[in-house]
Amino acid sequence: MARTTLQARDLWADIHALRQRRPLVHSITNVVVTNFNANVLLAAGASPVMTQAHEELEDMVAIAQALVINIGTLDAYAVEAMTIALRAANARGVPVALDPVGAGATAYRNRTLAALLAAGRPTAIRGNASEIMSLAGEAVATRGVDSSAGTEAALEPALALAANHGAVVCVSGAVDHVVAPDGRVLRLDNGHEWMTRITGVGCSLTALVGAFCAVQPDAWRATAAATALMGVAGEIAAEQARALGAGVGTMAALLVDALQLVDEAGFLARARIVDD
Ligand SMILES: Nc1ncnc2c1ncn2[C@@H]1O[C@H](COP(=O)(O)OP(=O)(O)OP(=O)(O)O)[C@@H](O)[C@H]1O
Ligand SMILES: Cc1ncsc1CCO
Ligand SMILES: [Mg+2]
Repeated sequence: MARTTLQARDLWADIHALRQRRPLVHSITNVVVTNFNANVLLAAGASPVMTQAHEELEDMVAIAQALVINIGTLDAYAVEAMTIALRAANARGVPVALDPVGAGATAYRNRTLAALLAAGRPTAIRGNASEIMSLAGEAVATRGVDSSAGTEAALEPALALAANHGAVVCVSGAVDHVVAPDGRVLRLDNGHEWMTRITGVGCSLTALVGAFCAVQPDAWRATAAATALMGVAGEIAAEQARALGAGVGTMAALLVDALQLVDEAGFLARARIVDD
């Protein structure tokens, strides 16, 4: 397994670049998380636009610096939109982040993911452990949209998935694993269990992966930066919510605050890259 050479200060440089460059991130995402994802992208420094109208997809991809495809709430129109946008992004060299929400839960999701991966190539795929294991062809039952497995169990399937599709794969969970097609692995030990009690934090992480791919050409490093930022912000938000005697509703707002306000010293003090 390749050793990591990434340091927290490299990831901070990418966070700084995102805030400076404000890339336009086009998302075709689910109806549950659309507003939250847009706020997360804005807070982190990106400029979000959400659309799936077939008539404007080619034009929107042409002006975007990244595309995010999230299969959380599917229907035939949305699937066609994802396919058109994925092909357009690949043709233009626009990076694509894919969120395989609920992979393994239903045959329709599995079919749709197989068709998307046949139609084009995502730059990065981010899912929870059971979604990534399912996408890699493991027999695993995803319970709705929540994971039924730990991230360590998904490491080998993630490496195979990354190699097969030439995409970076991020498996999120208690310890996040970011793997590259060439076998590089980065483990990030940030975050808080309460992040799983707010809908769309994983989807928002995928949106951030897209945003970071717009400013950092090494998709593995970009995905690591997104993952570290979300983990650090989640930790800050959980601590602040608990200090207020509040719960996960308040934490959702504090998470958006932390994505906006975390500074270099705060990030470097918290980011935990775990070496093999
Ligand atoms: N047990 C945990 N402890 C700490 N952080 C966690 C834990 N579980 C998840 N996280 C963090 O929560 C974020 C979302 O990851 P998760 O795996 O829950 O996504 P998901 O299941 O796809 O979520 P959703 O589908 O609701 O968007 C990541 O930043 C991850 O690091
Ligand atoms: C709850 C839920 N259902 C479909 S998508 C989604 C958002 C989290 O993945
Ligand atoms: Mg998810």
